[in-house]
Amino acid sequence: MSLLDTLLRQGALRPIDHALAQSLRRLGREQGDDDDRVLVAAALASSAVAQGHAGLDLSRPHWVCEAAVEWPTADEWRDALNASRWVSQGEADSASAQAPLVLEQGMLYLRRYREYERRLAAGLRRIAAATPEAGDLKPLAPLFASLFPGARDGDRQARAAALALVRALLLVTGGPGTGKTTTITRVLLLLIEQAHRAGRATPRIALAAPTGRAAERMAESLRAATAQLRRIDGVDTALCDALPQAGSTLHRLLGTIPGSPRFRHDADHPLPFDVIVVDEASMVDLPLMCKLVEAVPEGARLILLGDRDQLPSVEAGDVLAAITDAAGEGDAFPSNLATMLAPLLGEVPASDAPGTALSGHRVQLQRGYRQSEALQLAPLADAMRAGDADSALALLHEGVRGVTFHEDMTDPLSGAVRERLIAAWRALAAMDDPVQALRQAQRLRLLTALRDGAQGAGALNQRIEDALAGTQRDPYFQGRLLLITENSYRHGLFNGDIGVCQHDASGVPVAWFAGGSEGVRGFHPASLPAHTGAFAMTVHKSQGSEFDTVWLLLPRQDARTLSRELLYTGITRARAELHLCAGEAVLRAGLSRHSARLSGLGWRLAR
Ligand SMILES: Nc1ncnc2c1ncn2[C@@H]1O[C@H](COP(=O)(O)OP(=O)(O)OP(=O)(O)O)[C@@H](O)[C@H]1O
Repeated sequence: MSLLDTLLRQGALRPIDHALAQSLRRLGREQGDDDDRVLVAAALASSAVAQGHAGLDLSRPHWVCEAAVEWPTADEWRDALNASRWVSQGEADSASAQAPLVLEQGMLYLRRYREYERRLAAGLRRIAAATPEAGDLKPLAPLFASLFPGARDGDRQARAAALALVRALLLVTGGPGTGKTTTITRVLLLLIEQAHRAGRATPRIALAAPTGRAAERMAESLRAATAQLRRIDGVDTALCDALPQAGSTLHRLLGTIPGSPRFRHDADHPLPFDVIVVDEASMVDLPLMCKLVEAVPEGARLILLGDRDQLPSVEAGDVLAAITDAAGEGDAFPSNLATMLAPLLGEVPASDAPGTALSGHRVQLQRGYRQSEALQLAPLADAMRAGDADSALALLHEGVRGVTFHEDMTDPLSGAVRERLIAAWRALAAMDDPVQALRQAQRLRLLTALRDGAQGAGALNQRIEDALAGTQRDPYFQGRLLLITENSYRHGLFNGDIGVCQHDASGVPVAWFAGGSEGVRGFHPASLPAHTGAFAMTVHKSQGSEFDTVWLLLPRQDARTLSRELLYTGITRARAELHLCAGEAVLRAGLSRHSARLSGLGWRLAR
């Protein structure tokens, strides 16, 4: 039996991956171009994309498919692929437009994804190479010093801000609460002042994030940071008035075209902005980042904010990780840059070691500022991010303020904890004000590593809803939390948005979501885009959100989706209280695994 048929029989391929291979087999049979190895590689390249990789690494097929089969060696695979007309070699910048597959640097890509990668790398290089008109920085020094009093003492926020004045592409990375939004608010103020001093108009600024919730959180943080700025001596309040107050989703910014994967804004119709700031960049996948970068007009700035240690995007990606790797740690500036920024920063470490096109375009913020009396998460988050299971377990056993380790607890919905959780959710049913109910909804969330199975978000949600409203319940009972699972521009509702159901005076159910001029928007449940319950949700879906109390449940047994990035993302959703339900063995297994994604973006940017 052929390897392709064996994989199909073992259930290791999705029907769509198999269908791709079958159509290549059918089309190539007459010319003898139907080598089983080529067909299998094509199916795996398609499957790889569905798993978040940009393509198939010929030396690591097991990353994409765990079937117990003997894989061809990378050399055997390469020879077979080289002989097939379905495969073009990617050395030329734009590989032969006919072949559906591209082999490049040991990776086999579906053509479309290889093109996204190539175009994204080219777009980032284009923006990075542009030199914005910075003018003389000395006149900005007094305002800069008011905004960043620690600028001459190595403050990284100040370094990021200074870089933003002279760079068109800037990456500001850092964990939760390291001041990314605070810093960018100040950067925007400086850019406005810089433009005014040079006699230019106030720059047109766009704020965007991959999900509606993340865009809202970004705008909220920006408004809070603006309020702080107004209290700083030496800051002109007219400048603060010019700061943007609202954010949008990336899809809305780029302008979706119904029924098309394209956007209204692209390289030919660039975005009408001078500064584009994107938060939660780790959630942006390869196709979307490519389209965003191409829509950035000549001479505009692109500022990406994110935490590279969080889970990568669900779709093909790990784009932020590849870009930050190519940009390096950013601890030292090239010496010409260090000299240029000296009026603002004083002396900064300089190094002229050879770098990449993105060297000197990144600052990693390190100090956490979000003070919580109740929760001291940083050491645990650091250990998990580094995959250091011994330290993480030692901290959990010793006790960390605000963190409770429920060792070996596999079902928080049974026993003593059950009533505590249910009571908090029951409170939602007693609320008539949707604003208050949505606020209450942010207080507590049960997060899971898995979606399916007894410990998955789906089954737990069912049990919570049974407990709250009975098994014969009204599907939209008072106080039910809803999670939107697809983007709908018609509704202005996006994947990850959370709503709450309430019944109006005549008993008609209304699903309320944050947003709109009134602060909330009501929809009839029957008109909603795809949705599910939201008392329990996966860590993946919780990205970009935070809750006062998080219960994080790991599965009884190790699972492939468990990784240090998932654990780090899950625990850092907690603002005041974290409960971790896990066994030691599963925790260790999870922390030993990276949710790394295979991509060629790193080498494309490093060239
Ligand atoms: N240099 C600073 N000095 C004092 N407080 C700061 C400083 N920078 C940020 N903060 C405070 O830390 C908190 C978190 O800041 P901010 O929201 O900017 O962080 P962030 O990195 O954007 O967080 P998130 O993970 O939510 O994206 C805010 O309350 C802010 O006022």
